[in-house]
Amino acid sequence: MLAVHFGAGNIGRGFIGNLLYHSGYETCFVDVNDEIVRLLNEKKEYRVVLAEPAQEEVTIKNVRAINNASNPEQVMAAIAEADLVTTAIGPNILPLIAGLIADGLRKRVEQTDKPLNIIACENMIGGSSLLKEKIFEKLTADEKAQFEGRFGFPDSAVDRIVPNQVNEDKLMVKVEPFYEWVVEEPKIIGKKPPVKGITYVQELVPYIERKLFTVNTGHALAAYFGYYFGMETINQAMENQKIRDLVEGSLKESGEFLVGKYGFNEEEHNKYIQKIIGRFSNAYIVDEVTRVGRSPIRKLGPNDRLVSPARQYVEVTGKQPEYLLKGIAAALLYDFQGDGEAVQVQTVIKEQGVEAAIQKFTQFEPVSELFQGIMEQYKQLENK
Ligand SMILES: NC(=O)c1ccc[n+]([C@@H]2O[C@H](COP(=O)([O-])OP(=O)(O)OC[C@H]3O[C@@H](n4cnc5c(N)ncnc54)[C@H](O)[C@@H]3O)[C@@H](O)[C@H]2O)c1
Ligand SMILES: O=P(O)(O)OC[C@@H](O)[C@@H](O)[C@H](O)[C@H](O)CO
Repeated sequence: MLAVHFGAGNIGRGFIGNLLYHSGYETCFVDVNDEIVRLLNEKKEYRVVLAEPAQEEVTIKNVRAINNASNPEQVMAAIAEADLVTTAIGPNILPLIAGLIADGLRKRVEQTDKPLNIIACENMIGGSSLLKEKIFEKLTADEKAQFEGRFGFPDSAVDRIVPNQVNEDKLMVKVEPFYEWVVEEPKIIGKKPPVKGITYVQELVPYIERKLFTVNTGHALAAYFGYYFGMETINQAMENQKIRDLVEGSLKESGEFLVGKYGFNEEEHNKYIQKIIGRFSNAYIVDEVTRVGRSPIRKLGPNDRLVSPARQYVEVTGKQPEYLLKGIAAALLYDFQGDGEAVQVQTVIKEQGVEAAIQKFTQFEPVSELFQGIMEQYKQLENK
């Protein structure tokens, strides 16, 4: 079985590639990082080390790689033969690879009528659906009709903390022991991909909202407040009681709406929160606040981990959130110069004012109580 995986980065090598290997797939990574592509082709294997006291290590074999910037034809040929296509490249990059995947699928229909599933493993609601939309924008009406029944785009939720890697061995990846990969079954076309470790579910939205609005909401508060208080890593941030309280406060709020909206068992959900807080505090992982806080414009978006739970908290409970708004305010203050989106947010604030930035990035209107609440929290943090 052949899997073509876009993005040979932290989650690609550390999580998806790992499960694919243990399920009997040959994995062909596709990436624009020439060094990683060259090393994967040279070594044909890499190590994954668990961030835990025993530091258990596994070797992932049966891998190769293609640079899609220099060899798009080879990527198309691989897609034409693949049994599964997956991505972990970042939500903002999905539209950029849609044309190449469309070309690969065109080549495939010339060769075979075998169905294929394409699963985006990104931190967002509806990642595979977005990829499908972007691919279908490139197709003719006839191609759309032909592709519709043959290629599946099930949405998915992936969870495993994989920090930026600073190992001498450039291919090695250190990962936390925990992992979860949930895929929506009804949108699979043909047989379910036999990946050991995927949990197939009938309805994905509760799972992705629970993951994104717990793991990633709490993570974002740890990152933005960690940065605000001058800390370098998530672990350091979690050792600070003030930040821990802020993270826990935000997760109580998002938990209240998640339990109310989906009927999750409250006790189970509290255990889920505590487990996640334990994962953030893993002393065997060095995870910089600037990785977890990366791309603040994406994270301040209306459907992402800060704004969506704040809005849904009001809808479900009728109350105003406090900690989620503090998180949004801290994200607006995130001014790390090494992050293009942080620089853009700061430019809008400087040139047009914070009100304009809130409206532009969160899409809350100035008349809303949530908008006013963010303003209040922002002023408090600004005048620390
Ligand atoms: N790291 C984690 O803890 C984690 C966990 C769950 C989900 N995710 C999600 O997985 C995705 C990837 O995150 P990551 O942490 O692995 O990032 P990463 O930066 O380590 O990896 C992304 C890879 O994509 C490659 N890439 C960028 N543009 C490309 C293009 N146009 N064509 C081909 N390859 C391209 C990069 O070279 C890089 O190797 C994101 O959506 C992230 O939210 C990450
Ligand atoms: O990948 P992002 O930028 O959406 O979010 C940063 C982290 O919160 C994220 O990568 C987590 O480590 C991951 O989602 C854990 O499953």
